[in-house]
Amino acid sequence: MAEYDPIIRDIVEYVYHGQITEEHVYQRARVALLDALGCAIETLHLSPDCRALVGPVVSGTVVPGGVRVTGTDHVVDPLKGAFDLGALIRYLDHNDAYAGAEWGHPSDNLGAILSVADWLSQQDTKIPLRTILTAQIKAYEIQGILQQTNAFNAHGLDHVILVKVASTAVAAWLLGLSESAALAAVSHAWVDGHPLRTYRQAPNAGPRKGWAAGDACMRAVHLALLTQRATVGIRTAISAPRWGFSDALYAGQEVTRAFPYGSRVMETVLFKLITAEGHGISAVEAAVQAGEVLRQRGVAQENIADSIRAIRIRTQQSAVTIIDKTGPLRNAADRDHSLQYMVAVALLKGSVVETADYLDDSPWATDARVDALREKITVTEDLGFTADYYDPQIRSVANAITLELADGEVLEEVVVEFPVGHHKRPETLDGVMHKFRRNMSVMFGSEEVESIIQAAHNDETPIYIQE
Ligand SMILES: C[C@H](C(=O)O)[C@@](O)(CC(=O)O)C(=O)O
Repeated sequence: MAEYDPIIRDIVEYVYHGQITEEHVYQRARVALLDALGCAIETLHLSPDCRALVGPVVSGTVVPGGVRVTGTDHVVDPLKGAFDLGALIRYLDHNDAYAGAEWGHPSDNLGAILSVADWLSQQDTKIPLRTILTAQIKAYEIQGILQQTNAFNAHGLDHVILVKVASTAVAAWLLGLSESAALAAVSHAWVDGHPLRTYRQAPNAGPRKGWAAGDACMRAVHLALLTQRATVGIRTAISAPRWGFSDALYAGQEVTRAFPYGSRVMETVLFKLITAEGHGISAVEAAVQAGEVLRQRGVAQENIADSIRAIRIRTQQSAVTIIDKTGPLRNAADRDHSLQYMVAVALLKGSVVETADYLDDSPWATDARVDALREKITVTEDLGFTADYYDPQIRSVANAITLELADGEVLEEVVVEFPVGHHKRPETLDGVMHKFRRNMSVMFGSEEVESIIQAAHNDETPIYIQE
């Protein structure tokens, strides 16, 4: 019988036999887990749209021993749990991100991991935190390593394909599937159609980009559970001539892997300390610095917009593809994928753009000065920025801003190569903990928050704590 495609085999081999030995990787995973939970609470607090999506499909459904949806009273089945947790973590685009030929949010996988772990823990298998962190590190790694070299976006496919693949593999492991069943489950993830990323791009950018990860997590758990019961795998799911993933959806290209699986992704994941599409965070920082220069020159904050004739942004290719956007912005997801919007708001506020600033009811969403400033912005790709962005040793996500003033004077360019939240910025991990405390404070008292942090530092913490 034919062997499974190597990409499928390698994933399962890593999930079932890969050893993560370095404690600092687990330490970063704890921080990443807390960050994702804080993002879920932030979403519950700020987004009625996402709140409306969570909970049982049929209201009133009772699932004995079901998955508790963080921050709510909902108890749902493991599929809906994966959807709900994935959507809550991801909805406002504030969870960690990773770049490469493809982009994505590794913590999207936590929807599947936490749902399965919580469900199992309430049956007869107690899942300790260490196991969850291991699954998390591995899901990050599979997604990120495959992102490095495979541009699914170039074929219109959304990057949640990798959430589905990675989450299927770790869900299978958590569920105790045999390796051969896990191979089958992962093969099914590859033949699973795959959503179009049109929901992230103009003119269709919209809320689906917030729940697409939840959808992928749900499907991953479903595929793992189906395989556990009875499903046989598809050995050449990727490579089968004409009908496999490569020929059918990837223009005949091979799916590649440039590095062995280890823990590289957890070690270098970008934490979003500023709510902004990842390729624009350094532009927000540069805009704040440029605004500061204007204020130092005596321009009052309320006159900033009038004092500027033109704004020139140099950026990397991915930012041009994803967030260089003119024209009307129709919803929060449309705004948080607009480089011009985030820079204009940062200049007008005199501080970084925040999650609430993108929402429909934010005053910025309808402020005519934002649109006026957006029109003054030109965005161009800088080939050097693009090269450094793709270089796995550098991994910068640079932006540079030059202001031309109303009187024609051109100010010195402000360049930010490594955005706050980048692993090369020393303040990153403290910043994430600050963000976590702030996000959690909308629902929990400080003692409770501190006890959650403590629990996240104890490998034996059971995921299910009986109140
Ligand atoms: C990874 C991205 C981010 O930093 O938010 C991304 O914007 C990429 C994309 O549009 O594909 C996202 O929404 O997931």
